[in-house]
Amino acid sequence: MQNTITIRRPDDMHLHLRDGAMLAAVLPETTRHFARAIIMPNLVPPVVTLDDARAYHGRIMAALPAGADFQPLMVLYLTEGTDPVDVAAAKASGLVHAVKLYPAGATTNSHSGVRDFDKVMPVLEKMAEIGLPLCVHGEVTDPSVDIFDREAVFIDTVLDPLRRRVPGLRVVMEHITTSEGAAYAMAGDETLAATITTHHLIINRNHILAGGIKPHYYCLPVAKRESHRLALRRAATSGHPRIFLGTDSAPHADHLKEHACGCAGCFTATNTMPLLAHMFEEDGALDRLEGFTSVHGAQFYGLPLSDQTLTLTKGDAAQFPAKILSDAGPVTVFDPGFPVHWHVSN
Ligand SMILES: NC(=O)N[C@@H](CC(=O)O)C(=O)O
Ligand SMILES: [Zn+2]
Ligand SMILES: [Zn+2]
Repeated sequence: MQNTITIRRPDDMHLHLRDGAMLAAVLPETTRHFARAIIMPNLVPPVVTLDDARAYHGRIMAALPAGADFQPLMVLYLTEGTDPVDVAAAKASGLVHAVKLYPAGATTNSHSGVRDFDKVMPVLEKMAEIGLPLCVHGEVTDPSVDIFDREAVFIDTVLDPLRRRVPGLRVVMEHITTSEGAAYAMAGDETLAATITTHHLIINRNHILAGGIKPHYYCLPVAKRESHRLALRRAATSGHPRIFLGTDSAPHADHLKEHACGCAGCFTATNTMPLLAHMFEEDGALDRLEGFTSVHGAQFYGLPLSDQTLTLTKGDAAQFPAKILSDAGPVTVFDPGFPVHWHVSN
């Protein structure tokens, strides 16, 4: 039995750091283990322009814990007013690594997102030309479509037509949650990739709804039935070169989660790496953990692989903090519901 594993320092290719007091509280949870992260731009107001991204990058760097070696990979939030010239300048700056598509109304702080794709065609064409990836929150917002079907319907009615309309556009399907999402991503060519979160590899919809409603398991896209979780596990552990980790660690203060209209998001930055080691071991795929967390994402984004390492060791059951405290309120750390014996040892 293998009790220790050393991998290249991982990258989190989908992370919400927020701003202000929340940023200060959650940033160390990521920098402790991760070399880099793709930083989601859904602040209020959103990170739309290169200037916005520069300013947010500055606030993240100013909030870094002493001695942390961490590179935030900035992302622009696509609006119907986004200027292709600014997007090209953003890519040339070296600071911005992607543009994020939120269908308007699909998720937290997505009201400035896209309603009419015709309006963003010039930006998408420019991105295809310069090789800047589009990160996609892939759910339709049509209220008549069942929430559990919104990802699969998005792939058929929005994503696939969009990729045909803009050939060469590099796309990351963010936080896939279905067997349809996994199958579409894995069958794609070198312009298509997908991220998978830690929590979607662990929970299905029963965890949210059976035996009492569990607001800390509610996120978007919402977890689906067990067969989908198993398809995600197979995709994550498959070694496919364009399937990689994006935790979608999304902190909300507890009073906003434990609420009559609770916010969507699971906070997994603290324990993601031990949880992934647990799952990859369970699936007999520990040798593929490094690809998923530290290689495939960097390669898709054209980044050098980290030359630092992270070592995980198996021992006594790990004690994760139940909550991270912030001046914006406590944030509950994702509870996998089973004991985890892997620890990050350096
Ligand atoms: N995933 C979530 O449930 N929430 C994210 C937004 C997102 O990634 O869709 C957030 O910003 O809170
Ligand atoms: Zn999303
Ligand atoms: Zn997200």
